[in-house]
Amino acid sequence: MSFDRMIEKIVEMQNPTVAGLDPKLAYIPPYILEEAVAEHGKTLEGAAAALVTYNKGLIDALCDIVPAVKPQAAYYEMYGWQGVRALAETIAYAQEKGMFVITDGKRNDIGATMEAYATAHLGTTDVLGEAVDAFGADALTVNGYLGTDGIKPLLGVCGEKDKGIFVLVKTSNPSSGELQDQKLESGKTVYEAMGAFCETWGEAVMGKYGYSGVGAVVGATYPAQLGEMREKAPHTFFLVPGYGAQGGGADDVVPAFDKNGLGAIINSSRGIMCAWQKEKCDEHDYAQAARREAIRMRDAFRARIGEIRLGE
Ligand SMILES: O=C(O)c1cc(=O)[nH]c(=O)n1[C@@H]1O[C@H](COP(=O)(O)O)[C@@H](O)[C@H]1O
Repeated sequence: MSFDRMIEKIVEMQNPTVAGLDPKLAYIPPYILEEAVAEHGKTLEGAAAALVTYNKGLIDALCDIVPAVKPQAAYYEMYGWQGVRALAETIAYAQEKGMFVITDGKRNDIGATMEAYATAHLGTTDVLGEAVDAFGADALTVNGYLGTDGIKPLLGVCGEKDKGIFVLVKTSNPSSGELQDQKLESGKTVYEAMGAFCETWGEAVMGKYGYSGVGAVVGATYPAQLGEMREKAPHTFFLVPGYGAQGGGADDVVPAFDKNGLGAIINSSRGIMCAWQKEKCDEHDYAQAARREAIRMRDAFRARIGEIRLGE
């Protein structure tokens, strides 16, 4: 009913991080691209094949030290249905390797349509009486700005199928404050109000470690707001993007954690995926370069938050 499975993995690995899988062809080693083009040509099929090979290499290199991956749907949709199939294959492969999978779709819509999104990404699709998992991720990022009836269908699926959602609260991008920092009549900021909704929505899917299945996205680029929301939304687990490529550092994310070192999972996408380019290492070593960066990231948090323990 919550993020309990993800929390247990974080504690087991003593690593509160998630590797973003946002693959662009420019990040993929040439030898993988050449193989894919030799087989499929310069087609969407070829691009999708390269994505899958690249992702599987990363997952193999990370699965024993990083608890979760976060594929961002846009990087797959860009390659049409072939890319979307690559997303489904990536999710299945990561889960096979024991990783918790957060699909980053930032979905939102009215209730009935949100129900379809919930079914697609987290639930089970009914095909004329046959129950089939479509994407079957463990969690989904969503936008809560359509209000409670846009979130309710997700809560049902989260409860029934032990899944979670991360609601956009204070995003990492430079202009997030244009709307999210505005003050409402209540005196709260918009992001604060959204955080309060997360606490309320989460009551229906509370887990055993003090966190519900309704998490919040709060950017590493806003450390003060991370600390503020950690206090104001004590049952809401944070997905924290913006570390690394967007400028967030290890010190910036410390306020996101609770006294047990729980409460947040920090994402790095380009920082991990493109480590081989930054290191200028042999292209065949790309996955080990990602592992090295993931270890650096893990150790930076370990040095700051100490042992991560199960709360409550
Ligand atoms: O929901 C997200 O994951 C997200 C929210 C946000 O506020 N900022 C943000 O960067 N993200 C995603 O987190 C990832 C960040 O990627 P890197 O900047 O390469 O680490 C991308 O997949 C973004 O779409």
